[in-house]
Amino acid sequence: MSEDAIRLRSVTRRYGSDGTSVTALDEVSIAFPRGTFTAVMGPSGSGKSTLLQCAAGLDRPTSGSVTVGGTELTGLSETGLTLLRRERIGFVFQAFNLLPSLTAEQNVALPLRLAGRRPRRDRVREVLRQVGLGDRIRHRPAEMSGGQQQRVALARALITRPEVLFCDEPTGALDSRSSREVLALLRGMVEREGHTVVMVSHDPVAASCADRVVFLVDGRVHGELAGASAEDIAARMATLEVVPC
Ligand SMILES: Nc1ncnc2c1ncn2[C@@H]1O[C@H](COP(=O)(O)OP(=O)(O)OP(=O)(O)O)[C@@H](O)[C@H]1O
Repeated sequence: MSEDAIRLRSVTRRYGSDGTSVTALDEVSIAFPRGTFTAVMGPSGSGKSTLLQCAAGLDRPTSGSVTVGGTELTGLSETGLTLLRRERIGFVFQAFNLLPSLTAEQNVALPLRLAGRRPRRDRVREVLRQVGLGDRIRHRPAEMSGGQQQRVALARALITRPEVLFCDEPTGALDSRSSREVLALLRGMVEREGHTVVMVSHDPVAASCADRVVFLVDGRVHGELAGASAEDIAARMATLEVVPC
């Protein structure tokens, strides 16, 4: 089995036609090794979300190659991509995207139901316990705080035992205490369970929970930091966000 959970080789993603074309990713090559936590940072419009979408099989690169655990995505049909996303990849977004009429337990079981699998109640409860919500299984989203809802979303992403968990601004809608709780859970999943996490964030404190931070500028990788403090990350970001006069 490949040591890299995800590998991008010379990935370019262009939007629009010739006259108005935007190059969101420009020949990006990067690997996300198994069992590691990577944060992706960069100025607004630098291509972070596009990178995440291409790596997760939500979007197709204009050219280049993306492999998930050795499976080449560019050759997959739409159905093949849908199955791969459903069975091998987990997603957590800034908006929790829970179904309001379902309980925590039902929301977490949903990906298995959509895949035609019968959810085992003890497994659903185990994952909810892992995110600290063992006592909230029958609560609906409106009866939970933002941090609790995001933890339900995390449990929902983990129920299929994905090879990689992609998080796009997972703490963007949370207060600092709830953010810390969600980040501690992500960190714990990497350390204790060997999960692979790739997280886009604007927040240097969130990024400092990762093993390494990859910086993007104008669709290209612009260096990385390993084991950096929030202060170091903020200082690097400040140099990238300087707008020429
Ligand atoms: N569907 C699209 N059509 C056209 N251009 C797009 C599309 N999606 C993204 N872009 C452009 O591609 C570039 C990269 O966008 P992307 O959303 O990946 O950046 P980002 O770093 O995630 O930005 P932000 O931090 O503001 O969310 C931007 O110039 C953006 O305007």
